[in-house]
Amino acid sequence: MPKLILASTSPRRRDLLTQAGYAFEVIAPHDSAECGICSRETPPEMVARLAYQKGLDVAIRTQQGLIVACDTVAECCGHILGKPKNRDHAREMLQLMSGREHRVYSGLCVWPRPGTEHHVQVDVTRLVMDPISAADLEAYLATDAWEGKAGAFGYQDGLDWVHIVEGSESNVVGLPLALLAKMLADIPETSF
Ligand SMILES: Cc1cn([C@H]2C[C@H](O)[C@@H](COP(=O)(O)OP(=O)(O)OP(=O)(O)O)O2)c(=O)[nH]c1=O
Repeated sequence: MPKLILASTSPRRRDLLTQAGYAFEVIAPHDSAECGICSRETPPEMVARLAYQKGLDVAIRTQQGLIVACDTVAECCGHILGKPKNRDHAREMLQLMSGREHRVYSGLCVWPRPGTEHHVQVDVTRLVMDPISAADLEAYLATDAWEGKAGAFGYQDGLDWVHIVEGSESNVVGLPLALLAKMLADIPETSF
């Protein structure tokens, strides 16, 4: 059975994979793997490309194993919301999503090495955010819990103002587990 390798620096992805019962090791992709902006790309196209780039970055350094790489963004009113650069940026994102529906997309790349064939799929979850008062918004920003999270919120942090309308929770938190299980099952030489 090939060894599972999580190509990620994300503590959320590590936690989700552990909770799902997988044994794995972690190899971090270089920061440069998460780069490139194309204004014509849709959110699913973007997360698929970035997941592939992260998978490739680790695949070229890995002789054996089954690499899993992922990228997550939120989208609201046509704006792609990645990880906020600072508190002001986080405020802007949350103000945009306040009182509106948004979507979270994760691209997942599964790459059995030493092969060159890889598989990329995208999951989407629809969410709605209650209108957030200025006081609640500032209180949340002060916690710094938004740092390093696409869309500037952590669904896993037990927020009572963001709700899933349709789709997977693990996809929101950064690793779509049902999609991962399906993709692994579709790879004939693996039996996870
Ligand atoms: C929407 C949302 C995202 N997130 C996180 C998951 C990801 O870590 C992050 C999205 O950023 P990504 O760029 O997908 O991932 P990353 O840079 O954190 O890690 P790596 O590229 O090394 O794998 O946002 C949450 O933790 N909770 C949420 O509710």
